[in-house]
Amino acid sequence: MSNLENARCEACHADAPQVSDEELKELMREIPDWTPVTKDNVMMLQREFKFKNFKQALAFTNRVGDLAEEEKHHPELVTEWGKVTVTWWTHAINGLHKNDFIMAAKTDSVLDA
Ligand SMILES: C[C@H](O)[C@H](O)[C@H]1CNC2=NC(N)=NC(=O)C2=N1
Repeated sequence: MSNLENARCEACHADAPQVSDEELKELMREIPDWTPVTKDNVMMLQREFKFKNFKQALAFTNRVGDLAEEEKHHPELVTEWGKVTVTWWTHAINGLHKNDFIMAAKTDSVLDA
């Protein structure tokens, strides 16, 4: 279990720090199944989760949605038959904050629950 999984998100403001290249390297070690992607110049964390059918994909989507509401940090969730693509970034800073890594680790933990 990663340390990130049990951490809590802090309220994010426009002047909150983006993770540095060094921090990014460290934090990625705790969430090895995630990929940093850049869309419209904004760095994000993305992972595809596979399921047997749409119902299971939708149930997972809802559990990640509940997590997001608990932590007040919200992902992009794309739900398809047998697949959910989860993308985390911090809107307030147009980039990656430690909160995104915390939420990625918590998303992974939904699979084990
Ligand atoms: C007030 C509220 O907590 C903020 O607007 C939150 C909501 N959820 C959020 N989610 C994400 N991913 N980034 C944000 O900057 C963000 N801001």
